[in-house]
Amino acid sequence: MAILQDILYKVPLLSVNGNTSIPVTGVQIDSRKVVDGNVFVAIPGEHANGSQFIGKAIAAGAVAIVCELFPDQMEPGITYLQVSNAHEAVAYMAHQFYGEPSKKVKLIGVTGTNGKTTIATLLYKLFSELGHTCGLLSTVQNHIGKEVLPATHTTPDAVSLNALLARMVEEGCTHVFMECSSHAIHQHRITGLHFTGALFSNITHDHLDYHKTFDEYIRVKKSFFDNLPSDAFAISNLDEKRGTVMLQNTVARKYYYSLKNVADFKGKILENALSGLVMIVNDKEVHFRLIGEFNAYNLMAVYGAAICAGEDNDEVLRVMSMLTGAEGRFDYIVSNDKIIGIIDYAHTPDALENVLETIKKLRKGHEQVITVVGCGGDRDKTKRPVMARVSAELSTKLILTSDNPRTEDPQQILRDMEEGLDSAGKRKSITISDRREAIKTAVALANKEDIILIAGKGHEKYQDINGVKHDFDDKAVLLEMFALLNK
Ligand SMILES: CC(=O)N[C@H]1[C@@H](OP(=O)(O)OP(=O)(O)OC[C@H]2O[C@@H](n3ccc(=O)[nH]c3=O)[C@H](O)[C@@H]2O)O[C@H](CO)[C@@H](O)[C@@H]1O[C@H](C)C(=O)N[C@@H](C)C(=O)N[C@H](CCC(=O)O)C(=O)O
Ligand SMILES: Nc1ncnc2c1ncn2[C@@H]1O[C@H](COP(=O)(O)OP(=O)(O)OP(=O)(O)O)[C@@H](O)[C@H]1O
Ligand SMILES: N[C@H](CCC[C@H](N)C(=O)O)C(=O)O
Ligand SMILES: [Mg+2]
Repeated sequence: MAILQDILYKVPLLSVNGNTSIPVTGVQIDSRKVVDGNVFVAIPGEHANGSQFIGKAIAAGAVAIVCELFPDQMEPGITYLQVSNAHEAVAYMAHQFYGEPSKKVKLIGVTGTNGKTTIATLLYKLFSELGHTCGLLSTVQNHIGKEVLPATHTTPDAVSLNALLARMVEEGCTHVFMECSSHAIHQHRITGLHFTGALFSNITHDHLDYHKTFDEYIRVKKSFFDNLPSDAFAISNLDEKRGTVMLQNTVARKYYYSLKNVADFKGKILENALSGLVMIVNDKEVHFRLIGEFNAYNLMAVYGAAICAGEDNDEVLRVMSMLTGAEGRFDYIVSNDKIIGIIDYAHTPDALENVLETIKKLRKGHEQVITVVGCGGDRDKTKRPVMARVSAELSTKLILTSDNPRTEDPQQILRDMEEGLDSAGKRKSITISDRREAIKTAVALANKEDIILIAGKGHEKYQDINGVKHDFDDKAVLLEMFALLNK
């Protein structure tokens, strides 16, 4: 329970119609969730405008309405507030309603095209091992201390996000690690939160369906750093083309990590094998269980954040050396016939290139690399041909298959991918839209010590076809196919 005008603190109001001294029992952006005494914020969305549901919200018990345009007819006894940006308004209101939870923990946000889940999860595991009670908000799942909750988004909407942060505070969390997706930054899901630290991994091709241009995508990611407070730290990747631009206008303390240049957090790879990475980190030799150069970058980001958050250098490296990555990220299994199967969430051209380059370095001789990959429907179409081209270039054999077609025709997605193949690429590839059959075929084509990469869905336990989530787990299917080999 809170008083409406108290949670409006920070919200620029264009006009007010009604009483703002009333008690409110909650903030909602979805009319279907409204209960007695709530304030309903009408958000202009991609498919609908929340304003269409004001009547429904009032019928369900809303006592106040926040909107960008007043409706033609206003109900007596209801308070109407006009704002210029409803996304921003709900973020500030939710943060106040839940008692400014971000100010009661050390909140560290991670942004970038690839690596967010890996970095945030490693931070959660590291700080938990170091003895802190921690929260995690990630694509794979959310954690409140040891409790695990399912995640629906990489970064939840502002109301769910602040409610989760408040629960973390209640449960005694002192540190919270969260992924900040570009959608979330753009839609103000994280507006108003007080960040102790912010990390940047990299920016490459993705989400151009939403952001339209790469420059706009960069601008959105950069705005996360631009809005940090001066008492926060901001850590970026010096080896990444946009690494310094990201921090150009931030007032936070700036730090960089690098594997190639002189930097605050300097790493060097000595060995990169299936057994893990051996690295020099700020003059100390450390063995890590994660694989690949891209993970060396993720580890440096984690190390930098731990040091900036005040943890002890030697303890941090000791614990980090024992950590495993996030579920479905370079997760490998070996069959009895010594075929290596790798499940990975690579769903961008850059991620595929990194994973396949890593695999190339792990090959001892002329083992085949058989890649199974698809692209999601209702998402950036321009990455499809590029993902197919990169996969063909770096694999011996390529099987194009379905990912989550969502509302699109799977055959059309596959045709979009095939567009990216030149004649050499076409010769080494086949298209099998049924993902299970595709994995079965990859196993049938593999010989001893060959490597199979199943990319794009990582931890996901479903396949979204026409809005219906069918059970599907890449790792389970691969294990099943491996088991059949022994019969
Ligand atoms: C493109 C996008 O980000 N869409 C998000 C957006 O939906 P939308 O704009 O389509 O909303 P809408 O359906 O038009 O509805 C507008 C408003 O009316 C409300 N409404 C709607 C129906 C009703 O009966 N009553 C009602 O009040 C809705 O709650 C909403 O507030 O707002 C919704 C509520 O917060 C989100 O659930 C939804 O995420 C959709 C499901 C989604 O797929 N988002 C993806 C693209 C996304 O956000 N991904 C990033 C990760 C990307 C990455 O890291 O790779 C993420 O952070 O998860
Ligand atoms: N630092 C990195 N640079 C490039 N590729 C990476 C990096 N870290 C991980 N990857 C690749 O990207 C995939 C996704 O990694 P991860 O889930 O950590 O990223 P994410 O940013 O959380 O993705 P999403 O935007 O879907 O939430 C991994 O499976 C791996 O293939
Ligand atoms: N968070 C990413 C995940 C994509 C994973 C892939 N399996 C797909 O469905 O496209 C996105 O929303 O673009
Ligand atoms: Mg993620």
